[in-house]
Amino acid sequence: MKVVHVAVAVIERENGDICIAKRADHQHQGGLWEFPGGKVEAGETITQALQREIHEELGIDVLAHSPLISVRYRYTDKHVLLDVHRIHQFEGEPHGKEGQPVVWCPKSQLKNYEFPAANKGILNALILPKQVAILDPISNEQVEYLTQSYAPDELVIYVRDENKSEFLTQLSDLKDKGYPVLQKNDPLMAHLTSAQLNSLEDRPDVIWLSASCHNEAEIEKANALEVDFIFISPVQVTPSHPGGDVLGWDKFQELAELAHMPAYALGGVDMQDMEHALALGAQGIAGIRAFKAE
Ligand SMILES: Nc1nc2c([nH]c(=O)n2[C@@H]2O[C@H](COP(=O)(O)OP(=O)(O)OP(=O)(O)O)[C@@H](O)[C@H]2O)c(=O)[nH]1
Ligand SMILES: [Mg+2]
Repeated sequence: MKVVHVAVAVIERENGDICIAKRADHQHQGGLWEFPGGKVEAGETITQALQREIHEELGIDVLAHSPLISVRYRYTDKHVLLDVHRIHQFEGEPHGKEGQPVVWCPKSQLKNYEFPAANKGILNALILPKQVAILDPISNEQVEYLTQSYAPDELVIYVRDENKSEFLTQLSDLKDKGYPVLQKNDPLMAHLTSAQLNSLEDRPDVIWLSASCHNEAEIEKANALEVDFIFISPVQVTPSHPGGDVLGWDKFQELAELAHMPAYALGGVDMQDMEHALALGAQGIAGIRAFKAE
């Protein structure tokens, strides 16, 4: 089936509210809410498509945008590539130029609206931070460094260290302060190793589920289980595995696009790679060394 390339705009106003519109009943996925946008025409750049569609649908001018997430999604009747961009700057007041209802919605309320299935990853991309610090091993020094360097909404803390029992007080402290703490087999926010991911038939019953992926097959599996976010690794050579096979950034981008959910770049990446990773559609970067005090 031909893939329909779609330019999608997440328009954010100063107070953080997001602009959503209701799709007309006769349209594909009709009656559901959407982020405004439409098909990229032949010969158009993504910027041109965003500007044209948003002007046609909402009557506003897009002035600045940056990539949020790309999602390839196969509906039974249509294959789409949603190229989703955050609009930081625009001129005019959005209104439904095609008669469609348009509302400003606080981020925390988006979950109360019904969107097409492909949008789940977009909603998670809007909530998740750019940084995932992997604690392996966990130490008091690193926990202190992280809490001093990042606010609770800027960081997911993934405790990969299996010998964490002496740190349980520090971990519950972190949670009390509002930091999301990801652990293997946690009832709220659980992580799956790729081996666990491969062996599962159904999604475990947790609020947030993440997984480690290294190839297409694992990403398809994460899509099938509706995992909320993934780590794609190894992107680059790491000092601990200098001779190993790595994906490289091109392959990372291809895999991230195949993933329905936000993807963090992991393995041989540090904070200096952030801009590059974001430009390729990454949610951000995950790492051990990148989140340690020098
Ligand atoms: N604009 C938009 N399209 C989405 C979203 N989610 C999603 O799956 N899609 C799918 O992307 C495809 C293209 O979007 P569209 O119907 O807005 O395209 P368009 O503005 O050119 O519309 P038209 O063909 O009705 O003139 C549709 O199949 C739609 O179901 C979303 O959040 N926003
Ligand atoms: Mg449209």
